[in-house]
Amino acid sequence: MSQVKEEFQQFYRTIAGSRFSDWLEILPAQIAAWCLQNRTELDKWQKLLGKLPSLKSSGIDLLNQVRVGSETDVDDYTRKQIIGLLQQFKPWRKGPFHLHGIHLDTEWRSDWKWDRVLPHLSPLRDRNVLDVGSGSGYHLWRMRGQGARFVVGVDPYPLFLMQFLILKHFIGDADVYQLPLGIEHLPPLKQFDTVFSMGVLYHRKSPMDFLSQLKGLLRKGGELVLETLVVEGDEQRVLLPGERYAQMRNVWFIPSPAALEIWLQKAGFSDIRTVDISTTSTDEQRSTEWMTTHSLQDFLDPEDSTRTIEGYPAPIRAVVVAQA
Ligand SMILES: Nc1ncnc2c1ncn2[C@@H]1O[C@H](C[S@+](CC[C@H]([NH3+])C(=O)[O-])CC(=O)[O-])[C@@H](O)[C@H]1O
Repeated sequence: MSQVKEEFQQFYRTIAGSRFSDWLEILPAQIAAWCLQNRTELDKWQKLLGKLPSLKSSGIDLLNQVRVGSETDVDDYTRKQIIGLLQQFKPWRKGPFHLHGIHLDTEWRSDWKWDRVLPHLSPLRDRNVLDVGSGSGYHLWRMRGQGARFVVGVDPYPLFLMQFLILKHFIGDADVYQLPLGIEHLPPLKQFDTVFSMGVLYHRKSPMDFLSQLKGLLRKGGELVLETLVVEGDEQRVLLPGERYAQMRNVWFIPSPAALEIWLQKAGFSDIRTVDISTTSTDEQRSTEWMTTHSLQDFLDPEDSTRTIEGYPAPIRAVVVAQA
């Protein structure tokens, strides 16, 4: 069986007999359909994944960064071989990762986002945690680094699953998973202790449905950690941009923090706290050798960095914590 399918089988075995076992009623059929739909790409990637060397690492740090081993674990030839394989999985957007002395410098400093979020979380130790829209899975490893017991990410984009599996190959941690699903494919499990969703709300056409779906995944009293684009203004202000926002298609609603809090209230959350508001800088999101196309700097008005090139307010992001 292919490595990707084996990973899914392992997930099914892990949740069978656990509080997540109801998920098995629909998940295997969804995953099978996804594998069929992406068969050609999967076959290609599978071959590349199979070429990753199995290495002994001199240590893993998921607490302060995502780092596996060090430069001295591998010879030059093997390092070049790994770099060559990693390059075939570009663009690398969310990271950074340090793999046996290779600095995989991604478009985003996702570690900076984590540093903004972490001080406001209920301790993750021994929690069952879900990250909706997990991208390459960077934050999944940081959640595990905080002692979460069981960590699941969902992201519908196939390349990001491959990037996650590359990291999993090197880290070798069995209790961290990523599934190729969108939020819309998840049943209301009502079991997770903490649900994260960072950078996804504005991609959803119906933000209220999205918030209700997130709530349906949490156990009673569980914690939602929502990070999203916001605009300045009072509770009546919500921006619905035209075709593009900072060159991104598929951007729907960007609320003010006050409006977002009201949405969360209406979706049935309590103890709602906006714990951080930060302007995204061109140091946090930029082109690198691992993501060589345009990045934030190219999406801002060259004359006025407080505006996007479409004339909207430049990206500001808020972190909101709430209880189900
Ligand atoms: N329906 C959906 N369901 C789940 N995920 C989705 C869906 N649609 C898109 N995505 C995924 O949501 C992620 C949004 S990026 C944030 C990554 C990380 N969380 C971060 O905070 O750095 C933010 C951005 O690039 O705008 C992507 O990985 C999509 O594939």
